[in-house]
Amino acid sequence: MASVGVVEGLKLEQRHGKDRVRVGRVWRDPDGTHHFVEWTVSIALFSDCLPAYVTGDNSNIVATDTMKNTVYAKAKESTERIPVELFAINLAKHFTTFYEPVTAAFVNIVEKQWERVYVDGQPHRHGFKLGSEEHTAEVQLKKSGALQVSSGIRKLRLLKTTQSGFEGFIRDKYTILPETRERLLGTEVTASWRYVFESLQSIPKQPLYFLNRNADVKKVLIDTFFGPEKGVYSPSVQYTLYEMAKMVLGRFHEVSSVTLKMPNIHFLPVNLSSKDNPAIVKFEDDVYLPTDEPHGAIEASLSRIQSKL
Ligand SMILES: O=c1[nH]c(=O)c2[nH]c(=O)[nH]c2[nH]1
Repeated sequence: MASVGVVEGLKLEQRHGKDRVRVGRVWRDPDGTHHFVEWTVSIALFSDCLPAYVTGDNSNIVATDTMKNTVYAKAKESTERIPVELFAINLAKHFTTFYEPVTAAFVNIVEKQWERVYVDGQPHRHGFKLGSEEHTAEVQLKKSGALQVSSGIRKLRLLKTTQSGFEGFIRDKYTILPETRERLLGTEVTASWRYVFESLQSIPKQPLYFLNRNADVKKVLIDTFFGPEKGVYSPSVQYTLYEMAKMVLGRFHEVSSVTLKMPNIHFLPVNLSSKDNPAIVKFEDDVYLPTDEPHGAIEASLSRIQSKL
């Protein structure tokens, strides 16, 4: 997305903002329980500030340093625990209402997974450990009030040691991959899902709505990947990805589309032999060489088709 203008007979597309503003926030409940979040906030503002590009007149520019300060000011003003999506919406609302030249704001936030620790089986009041996944929120708000909100997860590593195969694909003179109904399937899911809310008024009023809904979506994604206790057979990453996305749309009516990136992270069978010993290690679905690259790159988006009636 960019602001577009015509200057000196040329088309100029532009935006400006502040990337990767890092902030941590603690909230303290009266009973001594603390909550902690760590966010990396990126902001882009769209405004009619062409003179800054063309003549050096900065009078319509919101300084990116001010954007950074606003993140800390709004974090301070958020006196109650707030989901990352609502924080992003509050920032976008501030930029689009406070500054006359700003026509739209785009706010992207990545939240680290600081999870409460348990000591002797009890949740600790102020102790947290860092998990590997990250939660994402993306908000686009126009001055008119038109809103788009998406949430997501990234770095969600999933692996199953059976109930996966890959058969029936095109074979030609360059194909060496054997067909199989027994393989290990590993991936790192990047998911994002768009909510149907299109105005500030349509955002659910429950303060922790997004926290709870995100946990629900994540559970559906994970449960569908693995299947029930006995598992579920995956004929390809593509099939499993589609099942996961379909399940999210089927379960949550307030989600209008889902995008999933699921690289096929290869664990290569290990076979070792020498002239004297033809089977030092003979692969029997047991010993693997983990790899990161190259990996299969599989991604798709699934959305509801809007009825024109
Ligand atoms: O699930 C898979 N999908 C593919 O498209 C593919 N390609 C490949 O080499 N292995 C796999 N596995």
